[in-house]
Amino acid sequence: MVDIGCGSGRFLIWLAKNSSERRNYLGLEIRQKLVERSQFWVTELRLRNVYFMFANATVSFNQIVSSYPGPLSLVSILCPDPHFKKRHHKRRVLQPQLVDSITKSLCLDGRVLLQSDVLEVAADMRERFDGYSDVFEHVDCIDKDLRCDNEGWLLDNPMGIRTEREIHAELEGATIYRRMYQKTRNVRH
Ligand SMILES: C[S@@+](CC[C@H](N)C(=O)[O-])C[C@H]1O[C@@H](n2cnc3c(N)ncnc32)[C@H](O)[C@@H]1O
Repeated sequence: MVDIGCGSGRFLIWLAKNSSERRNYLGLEIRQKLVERSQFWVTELRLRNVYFMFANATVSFNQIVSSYPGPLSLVSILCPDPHFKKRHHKRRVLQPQLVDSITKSLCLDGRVLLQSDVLEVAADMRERFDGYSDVFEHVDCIDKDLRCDNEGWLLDNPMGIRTEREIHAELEGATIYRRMYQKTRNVRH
């Protein structure tokens, strides 16, 4: 699984630590200091199934993921930087080329988890994946345990582990808007 903009690495380290599956975890982060700190924790905890990489995921995701020999089963983008001003929207991590790369790289039945504490940012990411309705279905159509509110946002955190930003936002009383998609059909070329 790949976590894009993994920040402190909390989420992936906990997932990797609790994992009983044979799954590898990769965190992509554009701030080198955060990557170094996350890797420090990985070494301290002697985790062998998680790795943090200094990268601009928007441009390098495809190249990084295509060099991995196993299937890509999950991609998460959790509380990305909002870049509120319209003229700064192009700085948001989830750009059309990244949506395209994720869509192509995921294995069949692979999932994408999106979340933000900023409704507008969550809605922007949602719109981008809703545009691939020939490839993805939202998980509430597939897994009846994953329920949504009336607006189609997941009611619970499907991973059971919170990110640092998520904890901070929830402590401030914010709502977290989440969507999770499953790739149910292959991309037509
Ligand atoms: C608001 S933080 C959220 C971090 C973490 N996902 C969380 O929820 O706690 C967004 C993170 O995305 C990183 N980021 C922004 N643009 C990126 C890019 N193009 N590639 C990789 N990481 C990026 C930032 O450096 C920052 O650490």
